[in-house]
Amino acid sequence: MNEVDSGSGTPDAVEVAADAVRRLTAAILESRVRGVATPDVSEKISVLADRLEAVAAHPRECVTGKIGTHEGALQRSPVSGPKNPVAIPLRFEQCDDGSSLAHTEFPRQYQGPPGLVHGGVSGLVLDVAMAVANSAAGRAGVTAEMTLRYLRPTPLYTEVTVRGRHVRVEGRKTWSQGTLEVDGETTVVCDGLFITKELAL
Ligand SMILES: CCCCC/C=C\C/C=C\C/C=C\C/C=C\CCCC(=O)SCCNC(=O)CCNC(=O)[C@H](O)C(C)(C)COP(=O)(O)OP(=O)(O)OC[C@H]1O[C@@H](n2cnc3c(N)ncnc32)[C@H](O)[C@@H]1OP(=O)(O)O
Repeated sequence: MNEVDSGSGTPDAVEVAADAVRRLTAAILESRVRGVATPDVSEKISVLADRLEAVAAHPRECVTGKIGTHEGALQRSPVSGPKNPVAIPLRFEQCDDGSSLAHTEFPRQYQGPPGLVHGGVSGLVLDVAMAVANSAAGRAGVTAEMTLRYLRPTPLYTEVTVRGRHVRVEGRKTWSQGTLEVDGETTVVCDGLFITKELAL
């Protein structure tokens, strides 16, 4: 089993900052924080945001700028990216049979119904799990369709196993499947259709 390269091992300053922002995001959502989120704390956070924003590229430049490599894409991905504060982040492994595997706990910021993972977030995660498996099979492409079946609720702050595997191919089409599991029971199944396409990274 090989770890998919989504990080540098030792976190760099950006990864440390991204992790701090993640913790801040989860904490801000906690109702007990309201008492300490005084104007002083809020002001300090805003000052930091202003400082970084002043030197950051304009958003339009970011989205048209090249990522460079698949590893770069994984490091900035909203699912697996240690450099992306929005990411959980998931660390995928590639199993000997070509499937992708990750273990995680979803924190508060991914909540849908009270105490449960938002269904759209499950879809996001499974899209990437399937993409990682497709990529390992030399079938990188874009998602054309996803069908999600929510069989059981997926709780927050509980170990979730994420799997992706490619099922069959036909020309440019790749059919794949992803699952979330909790305590050995499948909570979400996703069937995806991907179309092979060269991605301009
Ligand atoms: C974070 C970024 C990562 C980037 C990846 C980097 C690295 C990879 C490494 C590791 C992997 C790890 C992470 C990857 C992470 C995330 C993956 C992100 C996945 C996405 O988030 S991706 C965004 C959402 N996705 C789109 O933004 C697609 C928009 N769309 C299009 O770009 C076109 O629409 C396209 C290309 C789909 C087709 O266009 P086209 O012109 O190339 O081809 P055409 O239309 O001829 O279709 C050819 C044959 O597919 C059939 N077909 C087409 N669409 C169909 C559908 N919906 N249902 C059923 N069949 C369909 C036709 O019916 C025909 O079939 P037939 O040959 O039998 O006639």
